[in-house]
Amino acid sequence: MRALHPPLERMPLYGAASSRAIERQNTHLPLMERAGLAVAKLALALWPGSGPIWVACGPGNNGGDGLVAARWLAAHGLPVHVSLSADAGALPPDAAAAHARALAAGLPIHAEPPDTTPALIVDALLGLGLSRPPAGAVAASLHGVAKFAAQGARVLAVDLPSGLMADTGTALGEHTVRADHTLSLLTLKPGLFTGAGRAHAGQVWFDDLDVSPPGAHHPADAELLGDDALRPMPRDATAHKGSQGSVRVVGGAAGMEGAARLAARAALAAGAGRVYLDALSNAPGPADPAWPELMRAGAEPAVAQPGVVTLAGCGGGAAIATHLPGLLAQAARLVLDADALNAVAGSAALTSALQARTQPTVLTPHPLEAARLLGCTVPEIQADRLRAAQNLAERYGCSVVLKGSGSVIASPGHRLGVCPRGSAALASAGTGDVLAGWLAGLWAPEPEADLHALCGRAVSQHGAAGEALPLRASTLIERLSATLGAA
Ligand SMILES: NC(=O)C1=CN([C@@H]2O[C@H](COP(=O)(O)OP(=O)(O)OC[C@H]3O[C@@H](n4cnc5c(N)ncnc54)[C@H](OP(=O)(O)O)[C@@H]3O)[C@@H](O)[C@H]2O)[C@@H](O)CC1
Ligand SMILES: Nc1ncnc2c1ncn2[C@@H]1O[C@H](COP(=O)(O)OP(=O)(O)O)[C@@H](O)[C@H]1O
Repeated sequence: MRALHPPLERMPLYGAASSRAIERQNTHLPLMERAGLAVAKLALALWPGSGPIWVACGPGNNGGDGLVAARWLAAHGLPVHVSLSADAGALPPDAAAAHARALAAGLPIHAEPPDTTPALIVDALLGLGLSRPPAGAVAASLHGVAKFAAQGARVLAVDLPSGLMADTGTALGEHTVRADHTLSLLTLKPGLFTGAGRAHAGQVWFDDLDVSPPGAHHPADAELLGDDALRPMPRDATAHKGSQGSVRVVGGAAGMEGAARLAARAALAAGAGRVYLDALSNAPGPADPAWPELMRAGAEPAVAQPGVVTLAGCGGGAAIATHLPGLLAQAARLVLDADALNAVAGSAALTSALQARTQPTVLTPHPLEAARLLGCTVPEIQADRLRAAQNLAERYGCSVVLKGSGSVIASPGHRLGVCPRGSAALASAGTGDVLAGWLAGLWAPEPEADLHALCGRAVSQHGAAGEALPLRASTLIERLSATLGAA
C-alpha cells in the first residue's frame, strides 16, 4: 500500500469493466480478505487514537471489504460501530462470507449509523458497482457520512468515495462522499483523478492486493501522468536561438492584448528561441513593453516553415476567424486555443479545414469550448471527460488537452493521459493562455517530438507550478521559469 503524492510515477488506470476482468482472472486469490486487511491497516494509521470508528457497509462487495476491515479493527480492540445498509441475506457470496465471519467473531452489526459523531468513518457503502443515484438505506447512510464529516469526522473511502463513478469521476447524487483519504484496491480508477473525482477522493492510496501487474492481458484504459513529465529537456551546449525554434502568437484583439502577451511570455519562458506577437488589436508601440524580448509580427518567418509553431486564439475575439483559413492551410505546427476553437466550432468551413490538415495540431479547450466543438453541453462533457477528449481527438485528427480539474490528454492512436497535477489555484483568468504558450514554447525546439507526450509534459509542468496560492497568470509564468524554464 502506498500514498500517491508527489513525486508521482506513471500508473495505469483501469475503469470498472477492466477492473472486474482483472478480478475475474484472480478469483483463486483471497482478494476481499486482502482488501479488508489493507483498509484496516490504513484506518488504524488514520485513527486519531480515541473516538469510535464507524464502518459503513453497503449491499455489495465494497461492503464486504468493510466487514473484513471491521473484523480486524475490532480484533485489535478498536471501538468499532459497524452498520450494514442492506439485507444480509441478499449480499453477494464473498460479502456474505465476510458477514458470517464478522458475526462469528462476535461483532455486532447494526442497521443504523452511530448516535454520536465518530472520529473516523470507513466508507464501504458503494464502490465499482455504483449504477444509479443512491437511494434508500444507502442514501440514508450517505447522508449520515456527510453530517458527521461536517462535524469533524475524518473519512476513509474504500476503493472509491461512495457515489463517485469509477470510469468518469462523475458524482451521482447530492451526498457523494467527500473523503479525506481513498484507498483504491487492485487497480487505480480514472474517476479518482478527473471531473469531480479529485474533489471527492482526497489523498489517494493504492494497494494492488499482491496481484502482479495486469500487463499485456489487460491494456490500461488510460495512464496517470507521472512526475517524469516534469523534467526540463536538457539544452545542447551548441544551441542558439535559431535552433530553439520560433513561436508566433496570433491573438490579443482590442481589450484582450493581455491574453496574447501572457501566451507569448510563456512561450519564451518555455524555451522558444524567438517569439513574435501578431496582435489583432493593431495597437501601436512595442509588442509587450514589459518584455522587450518579444517581437512584433512583421518580419517573422512564414508560418509554413517547420521551425515555427503558431499559437492562435488567445484573446483573439471574433477577429481571429479571418486569420484561420490561412493558418489552417499553411501552419507547419499549430496550437488552437480559446477563440480560435470557438471560431472552428461555429464554422463548417473552418471545421473542414481543420480536419483536412495533415500537419500536427493541438487543441486546448476548456469544457465549454469542448462542448461547442462537439455540439453538446458542458455537463455532457464533464459526465465523461475521457471520452470527450478522445472524441475530440478523433473528430478533428488532433492532439487534445481537455482542461479543468484532472486535465485529459488525447491523441489519435495513443492511450489517454490524465494529469493529477494542478489545483483550484489555477482558477484565475489567463492561466489557460499561459498553458497554450508554454506548450507552444516547449514544442518550438522539438519539431520531431511525440506530440502526445509533449502535451502531457506541458500540462504536468503547468499544473505543478499551479498548486500554491496566491497565484496570478503572471506569477505562474515566473514559477514555471524558475523551476522548469529553459530560458
Ligand atoms: N473488482 C475488484 O477489483 C475488487 C473488488 N473489491 C471490492 O468490491 C467492490 C465492487 O463490488 P460490487 O461489484 O459488489 O459493487 P458495490 O460497489 O459493492 O455495489 C454493488 C451493490 O450496490 C447496489 N447499488 C448500486 N448502486 C446503488 C445505488 N445508487 N443505491 C443503492 N444501491 C446501489 C447494487 O445493487 P444493484 O445495482 O445490483 O441493484 C449492488 O447491490 C469494489 O469497489 C471493491 O471495494 C475487492 O474486494 C477486491 C477487488
Ligand atoms: N480546479 C482546477 N484544478 C486544476 N486545474 C485547474 C482548475 N481550474 C482551472 N484549472 C486549469 O487552469 C487553466 C484555465 O484555463 P482557461 O479556462 O482556458 O482560462 P483562461 O481562458 O482564463 O486562460 C487550465 O489549464 C485548467 O486546467
